[in-house]
Amino acid sequence: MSRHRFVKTLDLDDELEDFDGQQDSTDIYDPNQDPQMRKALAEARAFLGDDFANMDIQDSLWYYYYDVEKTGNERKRVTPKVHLPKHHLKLGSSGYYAIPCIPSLTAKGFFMDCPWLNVPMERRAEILVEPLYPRGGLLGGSSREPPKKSKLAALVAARKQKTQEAPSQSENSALTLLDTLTNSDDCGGATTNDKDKILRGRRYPLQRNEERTKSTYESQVQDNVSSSKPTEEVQELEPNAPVSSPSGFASTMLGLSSTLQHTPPNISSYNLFYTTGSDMGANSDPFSGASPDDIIAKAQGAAKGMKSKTQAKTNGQASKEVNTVSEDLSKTAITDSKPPRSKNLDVLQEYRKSAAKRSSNFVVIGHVDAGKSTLMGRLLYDLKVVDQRTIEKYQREAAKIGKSSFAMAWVLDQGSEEREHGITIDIAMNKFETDKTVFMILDAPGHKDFVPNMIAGAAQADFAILVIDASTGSYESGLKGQTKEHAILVRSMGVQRLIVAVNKLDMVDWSQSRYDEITQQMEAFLTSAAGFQKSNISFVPCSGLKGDNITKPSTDCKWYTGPTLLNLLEAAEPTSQERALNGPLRLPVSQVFSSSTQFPLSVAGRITSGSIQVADPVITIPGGQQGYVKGIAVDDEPSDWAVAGQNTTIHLSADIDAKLIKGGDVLCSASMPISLRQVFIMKLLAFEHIMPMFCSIVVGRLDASARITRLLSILDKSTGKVASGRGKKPRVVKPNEAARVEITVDVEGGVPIEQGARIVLRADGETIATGVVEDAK
Ligand SMILES: Nc1nc2c(ncn2[C@@H]2O[C@H](COP(=O)(O)OP(=O)(O)OP(=O)(O)O)[C@@H](O)[C@H]2O)c(=O)[nH]1
Repeated sequence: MSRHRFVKTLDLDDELEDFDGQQDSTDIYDPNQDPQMRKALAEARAFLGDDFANMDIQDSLWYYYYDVEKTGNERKRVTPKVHLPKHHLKLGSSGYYAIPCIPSLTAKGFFMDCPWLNVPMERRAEILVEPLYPRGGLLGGSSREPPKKSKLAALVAARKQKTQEAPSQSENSALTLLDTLTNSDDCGGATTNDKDKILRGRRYPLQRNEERTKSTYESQVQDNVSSSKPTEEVQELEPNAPVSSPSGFASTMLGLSSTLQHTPPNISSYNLFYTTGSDMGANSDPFSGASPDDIIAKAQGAAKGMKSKTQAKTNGQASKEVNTVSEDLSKTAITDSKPPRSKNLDVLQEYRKSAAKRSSNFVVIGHVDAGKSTLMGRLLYDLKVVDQRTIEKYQREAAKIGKSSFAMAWVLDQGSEEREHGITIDIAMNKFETDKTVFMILDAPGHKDFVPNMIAGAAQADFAILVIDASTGSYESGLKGQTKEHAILVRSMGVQRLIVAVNKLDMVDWSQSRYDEITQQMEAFLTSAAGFQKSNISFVPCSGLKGDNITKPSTDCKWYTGPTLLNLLEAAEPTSQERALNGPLRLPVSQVFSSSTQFPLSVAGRITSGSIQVADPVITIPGGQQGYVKGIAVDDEPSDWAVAGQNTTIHLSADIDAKLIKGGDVLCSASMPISLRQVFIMKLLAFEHIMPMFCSIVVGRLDASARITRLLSILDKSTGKVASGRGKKPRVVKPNEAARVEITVDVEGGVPIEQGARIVLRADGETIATGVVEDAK
């Protein structure tokens, strides 16, 4: 077995079991204890004779992964033959042969025949810099090696890069495609009614008329630096906005030319930490405009009903600036002729007495090829969201490329790579309604390379469907793969309800004993290791391909008389919705766009807390812009009000500047805006070793630099309490452990974050943990 193979078959859990973050004396490699090394040494010795020291040969064998031939050639070529008397080779304390000091092997001797500055290649050393953070894949990946990309992941990455290289073209085509999908008469053959229901092929995250920017804070800063020379385009923007001068140091660091100091700004630097935005502008002067603190102070002051003049007196200079900003903004803003009159509705009462359908998002998870997309395709087909003609078309097209069994999955898998390879890559969003509820399906990829996409889906879900392939051998390999990993992940993201679809039972002749075996094992795992409550888990035996127990009871599965998958979906009341209804308005913005001339600024997203009605005053955080609601649409239908849990579009008044609001902002009630937090405590599930370290936090569209500043405790995953043993004040959190940690955000002024927010921690391009905010100070 080669060393590579040896490394690959390590059981990471076992290896990590005793790791306490300190160097273990048994970690020191002893070549004489390694049978493979002993065997290779004997072979190399036979090849080389007695001219070489064991240590040299062992070094070379290690370097060449025990390749005796390469070792022999290298020794003969590089090492000067030194005849050592045998008694010079003594075993050192580590069992390694101690090599005597030979003059010709000193550095001076080694380079004696080399001309200065012209050292031959074979004598040059290679210096490898260790990565700053432990690398590796999610759950079970090696922490010592960078994650290996599958061919498919490499292909996707290459295509993505290609698309990014030609942004304007791809953006235009994506937008055209989007328009076609949402407006076109040809809705995949669906009837006119169905067209409204389906949101076909919609990808997460979706932006309409937002200009894409680079996805990380760093790249945005780079863009700003590189584009920081004033251009005519910049000068046209916001001529009246005030400018604060950058310090000499900052000017030097960011390369701001002196002329820029007089250049009007177009955007607050405050928004730089968002992953995507509507428009970063050609030139974002990071020193322009009021500071975030000022903006928040102004917003909170205004919320308490304080007049700006009083504020100026109490808050001094900072507030003066805020007032100037707001005056300037009001001068430049196109004011709406007349705000609509509020109907002063008791929105919660309206909601309860209305026939308004509940909104529910669910994520579909499970091991690769468990049948997730097929199951959802079947659900949409049975509910007549997709018609027979479309399925037949998919069947013909799938048959052409020899993948006819995937026709139903194509309803969800719209990408060409997905269809070509028969797997889901990105989250696919589709909508359907029943009598009581509007459901949003978030179909997650099962392949381990696309776990981050799956996490993005889980972050928005009220509950999850875990699909298990019951066929012989597949259930077992799924357990070793993503079945358990996905279940733990969604739980760590705060998902409490789980429907387990025991799928492909048609392949085991609807065996009841197989179903019982799977349900018993899964229930034990889900209630212990994953931390679900038994009452929140339901099981259903089904076949997505044949349509048994999806919307109608199976005729083949005679022993099951329980609810169908659809019945279970309707019964899955979003657990947190009732609580969220009474909170203050929070709408994390996922899209900013212009709906029409009547509504030139609209934002869309899912209300996570509170309620809203037309004419309500609102504020954007962190932008701190105040305005009012001109109109509301819930699930694309006009409405006078909206409540927590609903996917909503809010049409905003012209007081709010479209340039200063972007995906990741939070739209709040003007009287109770969300606070900005610098430090918070979160409960997380670790995928890598976690210790005090730099990382970034991702909350929806927000991506901010942060640090894990304290490890508070290791938690028992089943009880959520501090684990016994090394539970208190741990020095390291191992992969797959749950822990409570303190996070400090490295963004001046903090970020809009509250208790219950679902967070992903990333470092070095990897997801290192996910979790939920417990307490924000
Ligand atoms: N016999 C049988 N085959 C099924 C069933 N459900 C899915 N399949 C087949 O399983 C294969 C994989 O189905 P998909 O729906 O693509 O699986 P998936 O879980 O969405 O795959 P990823 O999203 O890539 O993880 C396809 O060939 C399907 O036809 C089922 O209930 N019975």
